[in-house]
Amino acid sequence: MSRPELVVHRDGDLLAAATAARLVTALVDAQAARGSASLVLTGGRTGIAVLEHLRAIPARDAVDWTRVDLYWGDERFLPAGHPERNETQAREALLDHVPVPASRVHVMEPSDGRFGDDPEAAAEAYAAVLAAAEGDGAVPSFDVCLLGVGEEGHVASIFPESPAVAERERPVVAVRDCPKPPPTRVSLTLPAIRAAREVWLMTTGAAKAAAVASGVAGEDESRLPAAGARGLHRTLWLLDSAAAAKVPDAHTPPSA
Ligand SMILES: O=C(O)[C@H](O)[C@@H](O)[C@H](O)[C@H](O)COP(=O)(O)O
Repeated sequence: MSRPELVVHRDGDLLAAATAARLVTALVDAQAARGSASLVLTGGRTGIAVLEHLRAIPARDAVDWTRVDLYWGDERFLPAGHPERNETQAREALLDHVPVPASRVHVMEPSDGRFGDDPEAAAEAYAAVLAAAEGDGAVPSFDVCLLGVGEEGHVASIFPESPAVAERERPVVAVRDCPKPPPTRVSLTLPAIRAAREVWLMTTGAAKAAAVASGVAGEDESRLPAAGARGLHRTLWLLDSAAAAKVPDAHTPPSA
């Protein structure tokens, strides 16, 4: 597994713009190397801001969107089309604006979907989607897994000291009683995230600085799940200066 690397941008807007540009390159490179690319999306303000920037830049057309598979790191277990679903927000920010085929958009089931109000069944179904995509393994080697980071160090819907953070076998679990609303969610687990070639943790603001410093320093993942989110080849912490403020020796750009 890779060691954390830090990239610090002056502010949140630049971070989102630079990460969108980085994503274009990563997807184009993956398509050149393997024919198609796979990307795990995240919910949260930073993750959605990156998709909005991606929609706005001409370089987005360098990606062959017909050969991108999209997955989610977690989903808020709500009815289809609910404005708080990560899927709904990602569609509005980017997916409705690029020619990605519906068959390559691998959503987690909503709470009024095939399994009704049963997040465990939705989690199992998503594990089956991942297994089918991989062929012989349980989880695809995603090219990039995007993750936001919570103030207490959660990633996806893996919260500190929760059953999800302790999960070692299943790639996808239902999460109940989440401290961040809505309380019921479906989430990839750390072993599934660690199947990604590259994991990009993206966050901004002083409220995240303590979690970032502990995550980069390699805190115990049960106390700080972000510390356990590592890519096979690369683990990137993409930050603004405020979020990086407590990391010793971070190379922070001068303010404007
Ligand atoms: O669905 C969600 O809420 C998430 O996927 C969650 O893990 C999010 O990424 C973080 O809480 C950071 O969110 P912000 O970027 O809004 O701080």
